[in-house]
Amino acid sequence: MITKIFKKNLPGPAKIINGSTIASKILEEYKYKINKLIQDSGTRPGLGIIQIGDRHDSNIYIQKKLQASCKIGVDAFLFKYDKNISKNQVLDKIIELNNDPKINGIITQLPLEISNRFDYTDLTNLVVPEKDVDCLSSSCYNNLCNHKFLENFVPCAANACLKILESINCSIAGKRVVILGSSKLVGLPLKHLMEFKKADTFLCDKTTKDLKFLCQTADILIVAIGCSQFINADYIKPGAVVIDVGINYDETNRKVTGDVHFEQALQKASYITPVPGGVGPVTVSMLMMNTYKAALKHHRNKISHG
Ligand SMILES: Nc1nc(=O)c2c([nH]1)NC[C@@H]1CN(c3ccc(C(=O)N[C@@H](CCC(=O)O)C(=O)O)cc3)C=[N+]21
Repeated sequence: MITKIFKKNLPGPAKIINGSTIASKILEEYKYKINKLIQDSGTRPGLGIIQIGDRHDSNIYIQKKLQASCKIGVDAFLFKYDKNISKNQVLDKIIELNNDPKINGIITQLPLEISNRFDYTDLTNLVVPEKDVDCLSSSCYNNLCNHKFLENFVPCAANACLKILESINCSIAGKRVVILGSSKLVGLPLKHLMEFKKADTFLCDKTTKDLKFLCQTADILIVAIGCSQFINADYIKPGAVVIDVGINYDETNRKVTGDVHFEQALQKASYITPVPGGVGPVTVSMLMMNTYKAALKHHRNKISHG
């Protein structure tokens, strides 16, 4: 009897959100739009990717970005440097890409393998705002903090979380959103986006006091801390929407896991994103969207300036 009542209170099993399907649809949409832009302008959108070092995970993500670009008609160029490259050489490359009309978007794949030889923000800040498709420069980030979304791009991984919520018709206004991990790529921008959408937003990390209790209050729990299966059933409010942005590589059994213990969360949440096949592919599709938007803007400016 007791187990019956207990089971009644559990909403699980949760619906699994298929990020690959969401991403495929978005890529189809932009493939179509890019085709039209190519017909109108005679040029393809161009994306420059800067990589320093040879991290295994970065290699995989960059491969995904190159594949998506190829699939939808974006010309992507990878500039891969040895980890001992001088700062000035990379700065020069960014200046060159800033001035190259074939390049519409520039990203520096983080983390850079520069072991504190210099400050990576000197690189990300050099990217001109109209090509900053990752929104990593401080000027773009400041715009985001001031809710000036029209002036620049929305960071890809944070935008992917919004797209995923949209795909399940999850309203955000008035909801309690708890975001774990305050990185520049995900947590920080997402906090501002959620506040803009009138969510009751908490940004925290592993060191936050009463973290478990705070997570238990979340209608929407977004986890991006890079700590394999850190979030177990105890952290999840029954019926919550759980978005797992974490990707952790286990070198020994070569498996990829998220920051959420998937099987446990499945029994408690109403919706959950898997890893792999969740936020990752949608993030890549958002980069393609931003690159298209940059190219479209470039084309329109060219027309209006003769
Ligand atoms: N400047 C910058 N911009 C980024 O957008 C950026 C970055 N730095 N640094 C690292 C993160 C991570 N990231 C991912 C991209 C694709 C997948 C992806 O497609 N993952 C697949 C496959 C994973 C696998 O097979 O290992 C999946 O989750 O299904 C994941 C993660 C972009 N990032």
